[in-house]
Parts: sequence; structure tokens; C-alpha cells
Amino acid sequence: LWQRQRRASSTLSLPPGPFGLPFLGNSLGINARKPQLTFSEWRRHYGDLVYCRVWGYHTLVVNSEKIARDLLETRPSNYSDKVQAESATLLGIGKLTGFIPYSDEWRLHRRLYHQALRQDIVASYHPTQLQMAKRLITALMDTPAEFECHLEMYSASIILSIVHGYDVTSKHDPLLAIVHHGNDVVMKNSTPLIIGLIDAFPWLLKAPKWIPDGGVKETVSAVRASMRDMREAPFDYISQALEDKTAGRSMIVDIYQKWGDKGLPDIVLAALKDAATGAFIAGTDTTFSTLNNFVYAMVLHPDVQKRAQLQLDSVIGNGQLPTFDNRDELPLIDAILRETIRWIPTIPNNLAHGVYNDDVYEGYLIPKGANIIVNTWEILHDKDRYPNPDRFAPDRFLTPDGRLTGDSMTHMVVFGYGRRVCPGRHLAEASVWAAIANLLATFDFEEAKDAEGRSIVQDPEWMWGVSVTDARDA
Ligand code: HEM
Repeated sequence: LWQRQRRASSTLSLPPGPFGLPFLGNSLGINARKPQLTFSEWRRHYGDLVYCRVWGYHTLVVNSEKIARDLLETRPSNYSDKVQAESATLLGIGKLTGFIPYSDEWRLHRRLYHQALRQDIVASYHPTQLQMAKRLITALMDTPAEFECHLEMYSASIILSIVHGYDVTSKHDPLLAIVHHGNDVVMKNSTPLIIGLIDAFPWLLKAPKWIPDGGVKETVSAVRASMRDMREAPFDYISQALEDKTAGRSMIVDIYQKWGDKGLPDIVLAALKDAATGAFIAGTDTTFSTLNNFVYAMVLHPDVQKRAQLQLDSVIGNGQLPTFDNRDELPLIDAILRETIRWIPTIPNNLAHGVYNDDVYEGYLIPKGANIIVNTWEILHDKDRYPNPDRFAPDRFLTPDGRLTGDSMTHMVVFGYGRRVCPGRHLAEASVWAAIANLLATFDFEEAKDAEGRSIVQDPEWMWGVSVTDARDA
């Protein structure tokens, strides 16, 4: 039936791709933990633009930056939609910006982010980021073995401060505990697999309890409860702070003040709550994972670490901490940042963009309602552009005389494309820089040692989902 429908819908052919089974399409042929590996394999067989079907959806896998830009940036009105929005809504995450279809509601979210997170405003958050970096240093000095917890708290504290105006001073902070737990539940359960399952069998959610559902109903109610807590708890705090006139500056307070005595219309208030929750979910794990990967890279490459420390010493001098004023004089720190996000891109397959209307690209039909998946991993591990791509080598971003190369595009590839590009990218990039520069100025990273002084070699294991996180404790 599908073949017939396909033929009837157009005389143009779809891009080449693997043969799929009826109904299931290619879903079973994709490595569920590391889909990018399957997509890269397909590139070798079918080229840079591959057609497949996942959970009944037309899906285009893009393995080249040029095609990604041609489609998502040159024709943004056709490639900024979301296809599985209904299933995301059933799961309870449909109001997160990344899942909202191309609509006025989504545009309102983007306007709210733009007011607080655009490049020229982000510089005003540098003092907060440096203050959090100092706290990170103190926490690491006290309990270095808990480094992951400290990096996570650093990432979360920055968002809670800048978006919500909330100062997290301890890892036992009650609001941090709520949003942290909520984030965990949402991130672990909002995988493409669960969304696909809800999409294929939405009736499962309404089925009587005795029908086995593989735990879907339980998952959905846990995600919904977490979303509710994450959305409301920070606003209870802010409302109180506004009433007590103790609220400091933040994205939320700025927007409240903009509306002044008129008060926020309900529609803006709802969008603000959702956008703030979205910023926390989208911004915390991604920043944390990037920093975790940085620590791992430093443990593996003491030579790089030493060179960066020498550069820091020569620019800042011993006993001082770097600030953003020193950034231009510290190209190796930026090269390490770029290489960290290239080496292990935190979101290896971007977020899927939906196709609004049938389109034609290089003679191929791109069907309406298709998902476009960009294989960021493959683009950043392309041997022609990054020789020996699995090696961590920051020098690929430096000229022979030690200045940064013009290849800052990696930033953009890692943060997505077109109208859907990550609105938190300037903030994220500065948060990661502040942490990397301050950590290298203060610590040596090396493998843990046992009682006899022998290195405890631990192969890391990553948790692969929408984003890549360290899974030692998962
Ligand atoms: C290293 C850190 C980060 C990385 C690697 C990252 C990466 C990404 C990527 C790849 C996308 C999908 C873009 C697309 O669909 O083309 C995205 C979307 C998004 N990011 Fe980030 N991000 C990071 C940090 C942040 C931060 C700090 C915030 C907020 C404060 C944030 C907020 C968002 C939001 C709201 C979206 C959805 C945008 C939309 O669909 O319109 N991200 N991010």
C-alpha cells in the first residue's frame, strides 16, 4: 500500500535508502543506542541524503553540512516544523520549545528567549558565570571525587540564576532538588523510542490497567508529574520574591517588569513558564555533558592540559583566575572548547525538524510530514575535514602560529540550524568557556589512583539518547 501511495503521490523519486519492512520500516535496523553509527554506515552505501522510514514516518537522514544548510537554513519556513508534536503532548513534554510545531506559540517562546539570551545580552551574565565557576572550584577542592555532581550543579545553577533569578548555594537546595529530579525523569524517559511507541500505539494510554503496556502509562504519569513540578516550583519562588520585592534581575523578572502594572497576559505567562522549564531541560544536561567530556579529554591528554596551563600562566600569572577579558589571549582554551564539542557532540543527531510541504532537492522528493535528522556526529567526524577524527586534537583549530582558525562553524553545527537553532548557544558557550578556563587554571586532571598509587583506569560509558551523558551511575 505504501509503495502504491508513494508512486501515486509523485513521479519524483525519494532519495536512496535501505529497504524497509512493511509498517516497521527501518526502525529495527537502526542502532537504538547509537543511531548515528547506523546513519554513518548508510552514508557509505547511499550518500549524503538517505531516505528511510522510522515508526511509519518518512525520515531523511542528512550526513552533510551543505545539505543541512541548504534545507534547514535556505528554506527555513518549510523545515522548521515538528512532526511528532502530538505524541510529545501525550507524553507531557509537548510544551517544551523543541517539541512545539512551527506556530505562533513557538514564535512567542523564541521572542522570550531572544530578550534574555541573545548575544549582546549574554555578556552581562559573565559575572554570574565567573562567580559560579569560583563555587565550582571550591566544591571540587572539597570533594574532587564528586566532580560530576559539581559540574552538574554548576550548569544548573547558571540557568536557575539567569532564567529564574534563583541563587543555588548548596547541593541540598530544595528547589534544585525538585528541578534536578524532574529533569532526570524527563531526560531518561523522553527518548525517541518512547515517543515512537506512543506515536504508534496512542490507545495504550487509554487502555484499561489489565492490558500489559510495558510500563508506558507509568512512564507517562511520571514524566507529567515531573513536568508539572519543574514548571510550577520555580514560579512559586519568583511570585513570592516579586511580592516581597526581593527579586533580582532574571529573564522572568525582566519580562514581568516589561508588562508593568498591566500584568502578564495569561498566554504570555503560560509561555514564560514553559520556556523557563524548557531552558532548564535543554540547557543543563547539555552544558554538564560537554564539561564531563572535557574532564575526560584532559585525563587522557595531560600534554594538552600542560600546554593550556602554561598559556594561562603566561597571560594571567600564577594565583589569578581568568576572566572573559583574557579570552582573546587564550586561543588554546577556545581550541580545547571547540575540540571537546567536535570530539563528542552532545546532541549527536540534532533534534528532528519537520517538513511543512512537499519539496524537491537535487531532483529528489522531500515529502511533507517527513522528519529531517541531521547526523551531526558524522559531519564532525568527517575524515576529509578532520583527519583522524576520533583523536582529541585541539590543534586542528589553531594556525601554525597558535591563533584560532576560522573554523568556528563547529559551534553552529553543534547548536543546530535555521530558525530552530539553539537559543541558548551564546550562554552555553560562555558557561563552558568559564568553567574550562577556571578549572585548568586551578586543577590537574588525572586518573584516580588506588591505595598503592596505581592508576584506576576506567573506560567511560556514555548514555546515548537525545543527548549524550556519562552513564557511570545510570
Ligand atoms: C552545550 C550546550 C548546548 C548544546 C550542545 C545545545 C544544542 C542544541 C541543539 C542541537 C538544538 C536543536 C537545534 C535544531 O533543532 O536545529 C537545541 C535546541 C534548543 N536549545 Fe540548546 N544546546 C545547549 C545549551 C542550551 C542552553 C543553555 C539553553 C537555554 C538556556 C538551550 C535551549 C534550547 C532550546 C529552548 C532549544 C529548542 C529550540 C527550538 O526548537 O526552537 N540550549 N540546542
